[in-house]
Parts: sequence; structure tokens; C-alpha cells
Amino acid sequence: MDISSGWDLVIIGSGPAGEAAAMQAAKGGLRVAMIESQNRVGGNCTHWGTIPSKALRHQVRQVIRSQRNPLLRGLINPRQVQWQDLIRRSGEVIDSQVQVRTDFYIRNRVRLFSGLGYIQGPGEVRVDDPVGRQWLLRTRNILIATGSRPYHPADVDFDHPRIYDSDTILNMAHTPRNIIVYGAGVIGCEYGCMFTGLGMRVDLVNNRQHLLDFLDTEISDALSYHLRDEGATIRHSEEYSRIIADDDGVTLELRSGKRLRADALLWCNGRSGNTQDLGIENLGLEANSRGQLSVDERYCTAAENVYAVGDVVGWPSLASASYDQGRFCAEGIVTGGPVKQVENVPTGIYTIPGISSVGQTEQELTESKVPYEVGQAFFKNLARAQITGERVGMLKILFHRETLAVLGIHCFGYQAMEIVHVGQAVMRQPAPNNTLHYFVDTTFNYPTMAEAYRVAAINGVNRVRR
Ligand SMILES: Cc1cc2nc3c(=O)[nH]c(=O)nc-3n(C[C@H](O)[C@H](O)[C@H](O)COP(=O)(O)OP(=O)(O)OC[C@H]3O[C@@H](n4cnc5c(N)ncnc54)[C@H](O)[C@@H]3O)c2cc1C
Ligand SMILES: NC(=O)c1ccc[n+]([C@@H]2O[C@H](COP(=O)([O-])OP(=O)(O)OC[C@H]3O[C@@H](n4cnc5c(N)ncnc54)[C@H](O)[C@@H]3O)[C@@H](O)[C@H]2O)c1
Repeated sequence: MDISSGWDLVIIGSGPAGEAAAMQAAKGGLRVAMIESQNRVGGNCTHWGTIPSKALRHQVRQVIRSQRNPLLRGLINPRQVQWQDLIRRSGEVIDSQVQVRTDFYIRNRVRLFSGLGYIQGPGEVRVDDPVGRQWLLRTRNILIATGSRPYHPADVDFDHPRIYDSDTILNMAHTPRNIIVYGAGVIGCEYGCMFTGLGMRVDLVNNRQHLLDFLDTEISDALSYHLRDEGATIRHSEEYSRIIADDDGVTLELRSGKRLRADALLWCNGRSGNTQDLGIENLGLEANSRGQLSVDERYCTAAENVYAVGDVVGWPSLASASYDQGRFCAEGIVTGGPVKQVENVPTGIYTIPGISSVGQTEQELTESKVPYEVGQAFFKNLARAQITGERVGMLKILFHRETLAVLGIHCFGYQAMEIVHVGQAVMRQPAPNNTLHYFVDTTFNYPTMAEAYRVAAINGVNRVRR
């Protein structure tokens, strides 16, 4: 075994959390090593999660848009589009991402170790590489950024070629005509929309009473309506009792007594933190039942100089937040000063159409008895939406009736994930700069989707004047 000493920080996992921490620490003058078990950097985010799913969605949206365009409609039949052709394009995006990210490590002189990281004890991490070599890295600090993987209950046969999770769906070699999506969380809703966009018959099975119940109810209802309109059947408050797969398809038996049959099943019901086989017990650490670690406000675990960031610490489990957690944690290690917290994280859900929100929902404001009002803009009335043919959607601004401070932004429709940032920037201003008047008094480009802010703000101001 080769011994490599003198490291300031050894990071396990090169997803957004680990990468951001590595770059921040290296720029702060620390000697940093990164251990990654996959043969390329980027994490599950780049290879199995965010990047491939968003690249796929983009392809599906192109197909959907072609059907709306009279000039292109006859050229593409969504039902003839092959899943593997769409996946190929995602592969190109992944390659570009890996290239850019590998370069970050080279430029910032972060040493990459390819292999499985295992914590042997305080300040000692072993790397087992794929060809049987071993290194022992001695370090002042360890950062666990090992991410998460799809949760697999023991009674579902994930080795069967017709049962997929969000990783293996990227290798699906056939294009089903109908599919069961089990789990209507973010992943289930995003994939459900892609499948309906390709003309598949989709059964979306939800364990809860509403779709994405953390969203503003009006937005969640709009998504349900739209998914049904596109041909999905949504079944709420259902749990599986058995999943039986054969050569031709999958039968899902529900506890309610229903039986659903389809060509394939996509399981997307939760994720587990990657803490197994990592040696955390050698530090006296224990993960919770979902494989996640607890950390304090410095992202430090219960073991001294051992930190954790990203999906492995649970909420919010987003690439967006993971980058910031990694950066802030590394900054804290470098300076020893106070550590910034990741707060007010926007949601960006890439359903078709997309959903994005930041701040409080109507339900939350009502519960806490805040006197609020609503300003709305419907996309069907905006010039930009009419030009692009993307008429479905709305922007909703929630604001305080008396101070006019913006309390929440909720958007459903074309460009929702971009549009939300305009409102977020205003909302983050301290009083009195956080005000609805900003949108009334500021000239925006025209015709744009951002114009929705002016329309919604004027609508809101008119309501409080009534
Ligand atoms: C289908 C899907 C779509 C998503 N879409 C979005 C989205 O649109 N927007 C968004 O913000 N988030 C999205 N997410 C969530 C996002 O991908 C995660 O929050 C993010 O990847 C977490 O980053 P991370 O750095 O914690 O870990 P990961 O990206 O999970 O990377 C962890 C890395 O650690 C490595 N590793 C694990 N154990 C070891 C070990 N012992 N030794 C060495 N290496 C190890 C793994 O190989 C992996 O490369 C999506 C997730 C999924 C599954
Ligand atoms: N656009 C985006 O931001 C985006 C897109 C896709 C995925 N994601 C991330 O991916 C994850 C979504 O996962 P999902 O849609 O599969 O489900 P989910 O997190 O919504 O969970 C679905 C159900 O599974 C249960 N569950 C979750 N983890 C479990 C575990 N380890 N053991 C047992 N039960 C568990 C939950 O209680 C819930 O009832 C979230 O962390 C989300 O942040 C984000």
C-alpha cells in the first residue's frame, strides 16, 4: 500500500458538493485530494441524475414543440421516437460536462484518486482502485460528499429487465408503449411528463394525497390537470403490495386491490444516502435509516474534523444546494470563521411545463395568519407566450397587504425555472427594497416572459386598492 501524507482535506465523492468544496479549498490554499469511485468526475448528478434527465427533457420538449408547429407536425411522430436515440444526445452533454469538470481539477491542482474511498480511522482514508492498488491518504480533514442512490426495497426485483429505477432507465433498450411510474415525487413527475410527451400511456402512482404537496396548492393542481390532459392516469394514496415482472411486462398489485399492467415500470420512490461500506463506524458515526448523516451548522459530523455535504446529509438534496453547501463548508475549513447557511432554496421542477417557486406558499401564509394578497399573470395573455406558442402557465406573486413586501413567487409554465430568479432577487432585498413596487416601476424588455412580473404586480396592486 502506498502512503500519501500531508493532505489538508480529503474529499470522497466528486458530485456538485464535493467538487465545489474541492475548488473552494484549493483556492484557499489547502492541499486537497479527491477520491471518486466512478471512472469519471461529476458525480451521480452528471452521470445518472440532473444532467441526463434534463438533457432528455430538452429532447422530449423538442418533439412536443414540433407537434405544435404546423410546419414540422407531419415530420415527427412522437410514438416513433426511440428512447435510446434520446439517451444518445444526453451522452453528448455528459461528455462535455465531464471535460469541463475534469479541467477544474487540473487547473486548481486538486489530485484525483480513482477508486473506492474507505475511512480507516481519524485522519486516514484508504483508496482501493479498480486494478487492485491501494493508497492510504493521511489528512487533517475529511469531507464526505458521497451523494445518494435510488432506494431499493428488498421485495422489488431491480435486476429484472422491465423494472427500472432513475439510474437504469437511462439504459432502457426498448421504447415502451405504456409504463407505470411508481412514486410521484419530483423524479416521478418529471419522468411521467417525458413519457406522456412521447405518447406513452402513463400510470402515475402516488403514495400521498396530492402531487408534490410541498408546492402551492394551485400550482400542484395545475400540474395534475396538465398531466391528465396529456394522457396520464394519476392514482393517489396508493401503495404497492406486489410487483410481478415477466418477459412481456410488469403487473403492479396495489393494496387497494387494483391491478395495473404495463410494458415497464419505473420505480422512483425515494433515495438513500451513500454511507454503506464507507467506514463511518471507524469514526464512531452512525447514519439514519435512510443512510444520511447529521451535521452541525459548520457541516461537521459528530466526529472532529469530519464534514459532510450534499445528498448524504438529506434535505434539500438538490444539485443547486449541494454546490453551495460544498463551497460554504470548505470556506469554513479554510478560514475557521462563521459558515454561511444554505437557505431560501428555490424549487425548480422540470416537469413539462416546468414549476418553480421560492418563499412561502398560500397555505403557509394562511396558517401563520399573515395578511397577504396575490398578484397573478396568465401566460396565455403575454405576447412572448403567444409568439412561442407556450400559453400554458401562470406567475403568482404573494405579498404582504400592508408593506407590499414579496413573500412568495410561484410559477408554472414555460421558462418558470428562469423566471423565478427575478422575483427571488427582489425578495432577498432587506426592507424597504423588497417591494412589489419594483415590478411596477421598472421597465422590463418586451416581449419577454419576465413581463409577467409587471402584469402580476399591477394585478396585485389593484387588488389592495379595491
Ligand atoms: C433523476 C434525478 C434528477 C435530478 N434533477 C435535479 C435537478 O433538476 N436540479 C437539482 O438541483 N437537483 C436534481 N437532482 C438531485 C441532484 O442530482 C443531487 O442533489 C446531487 O447530485 C447531489 O450531489 P452530491 O454532490 O451530494 O452527490 P452525487 O451527485 O450523488 O455524487 C456523489 C459521488 O460520490 C461518489 N462516491 C460515493 N461513494 C463513494 C466512495 N466510497 N468512494 C468514492 N466515491 C464515492 C459517487 O460515485 C458519486 O460520483 C436530481 C436527482 C435525480 C436522481
Ligand atoms: N428538479 C429537481 O429539483 C429534482 C429532480 C429530480 C430529483 N430531485 C431530487 O431527487 C429526490 C426525489 O426522489 P423521489 O422523487 O424518488 O422521491 P421523494 O424524495 O419524493 O420520496 C418519495 C417517497 O419515498 C419515501 N422515501 C424516500 N427515501 C426513502 C428511503 N431511503 N427509504 C424509504 N422510503 C423512502 C418518501 O418518504 C416518500 O414517501 C429528491 O431528493 C429531490 O430533491 C430533484
